Amino acid sequence: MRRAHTVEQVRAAEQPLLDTQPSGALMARAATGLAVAVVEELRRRRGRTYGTRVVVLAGPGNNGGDALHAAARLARRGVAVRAVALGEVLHPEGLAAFLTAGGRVVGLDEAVRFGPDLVLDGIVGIGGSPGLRPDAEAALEALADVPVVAVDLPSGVDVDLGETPRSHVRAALTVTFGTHKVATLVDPAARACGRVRLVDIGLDLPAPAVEALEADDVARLLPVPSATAHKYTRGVVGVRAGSSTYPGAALLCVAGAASGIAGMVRYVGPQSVETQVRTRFPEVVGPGRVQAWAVGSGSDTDAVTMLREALADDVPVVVDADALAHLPRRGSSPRPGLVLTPHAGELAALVGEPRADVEAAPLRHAREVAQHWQAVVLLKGARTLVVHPDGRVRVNTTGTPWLATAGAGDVLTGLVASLLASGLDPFDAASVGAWLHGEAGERAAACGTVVATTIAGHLPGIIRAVTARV
Ligand SMILES: NC(=O)C1=CN([C@@H]2O[C@H](COP(=O)(O)OP(=O)(O)OC[C@H]3O[C@@H](n4cnc5c(N)ncnc54)[C@H](O)[C@@H]3O)[C@@H](O)[C@H]2O)[C@@H](O)CC1
Ligand SMILES: [K+]
Repeated sequence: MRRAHTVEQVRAAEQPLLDTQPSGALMARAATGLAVAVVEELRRRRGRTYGTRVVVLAGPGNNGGDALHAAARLARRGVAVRAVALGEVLHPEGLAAFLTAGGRVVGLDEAVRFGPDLVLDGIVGIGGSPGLRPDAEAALEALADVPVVAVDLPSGVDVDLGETPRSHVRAALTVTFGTHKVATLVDPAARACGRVRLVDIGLDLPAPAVEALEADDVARLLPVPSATAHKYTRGVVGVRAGSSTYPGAALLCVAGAASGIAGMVRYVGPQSVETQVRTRFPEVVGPGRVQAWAVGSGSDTDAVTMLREALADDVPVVVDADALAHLPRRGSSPRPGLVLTPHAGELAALVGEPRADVEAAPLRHAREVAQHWQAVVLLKGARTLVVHPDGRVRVNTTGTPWLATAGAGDVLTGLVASLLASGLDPFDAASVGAWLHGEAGERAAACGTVVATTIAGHLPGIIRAVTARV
């Protein structure tokens, strides 16, 4: 599991170490890890360390201190280092170490003429407020062609919300200390991080604000049939999706539901669509009891009836696409077991705001919807979010831009419903479903361009590979 903590949590975890360890010990760990990462980055880009050039953009706080200490270590390995001071003062011990190692503080013009191979962004870290000051903006603009390694975080992002409301650094690599921050996992800030590398500095941390499942977590959570299993104990998943206008959505939703997780799939929908479903999936049966419903993908005007009928059963329901518009009104008595699977546009319609506002602040908006409907919200995107009304958040880091293809969401809806039917709770079902779907998308993309059918086609192999890990 990758875990991200808030600024307050990081500061609380740092305090006992700062109180008990020799002064500067924690920063030394951070700076050492940062220097190692920069050496690797220089080798990756230039094939060597000796004779390369690094410019530090140094802010006034400890983030600048980390960068200056790391630059001192780099100087001792033959890297030529310069620093541009952004702020009235620089971290005193960091500056002293930097100067002793042969570093020089220079003006911006000289830093540009120096021709750096890399820029170290030590402007601000967890102490920073969103946005950059004009001197930092000017420095970044002047060095715009040089790849940036962000120290702890790309300066200027909103650390705890993962938003980028104002100017900020765009890094090729972010070296973050102690734990991930919300901004290193959650979009749009995560997009500003480039690759992210975590340096352990020995923090003892509480439950995270945001977590990201990894393969071993999914392997632990995925239900596998017991020796005495039969089709009903494995769970029956029902699909009420598609319409005569969009029969393909039903096929794709059923394809996600029929990936082999649940013991049986039922389809309920228009006769003409049902015939197509049964022809394509002979194992699918008709109406009857289910342990979870997938509702709404491509349902068009049938969505309202499909949702009403699904909600009448006392089982978890995944509400997608056209059905989202027919959710019981905000504030009415919450119904347990709901998983909502909107994309940004559909979530924007739920909260009555422009899509761009949701895309700029996805975590905030997903939390709002989870709260209002007391439902697990799976907000689809490059970094899909899964938000529980109790405040827990997971972000999905599998997937590829090739997943942005028509029908991919229909497959996901069926898959999440099958995980619910097999016994996972809504939070786990949504986050495991997103992970598997992303992995299947990556595997599909490795074989060629991706359409929704090929994503569904790769699910059984991914599920097999994951379950083989335990
Ligand atoms: N406390 C410690 O010993 C450790 C701290 N660490 C580093 O310390 C950082 C946090 O250091 P600080 O608490 O000193 O805070 P920062 O260095 O992140 O920034 C605080 C300083 O920046 C100014 N500032 C705030 N927003 C700004 C903006 N938008 N533009 C320009 N200046 C701005 C503030 O006035 C303040 O002087 C972490 O991100 C990490 O890099 C690590 O070295 C681990 C150990
Ligand atoms: K930074």
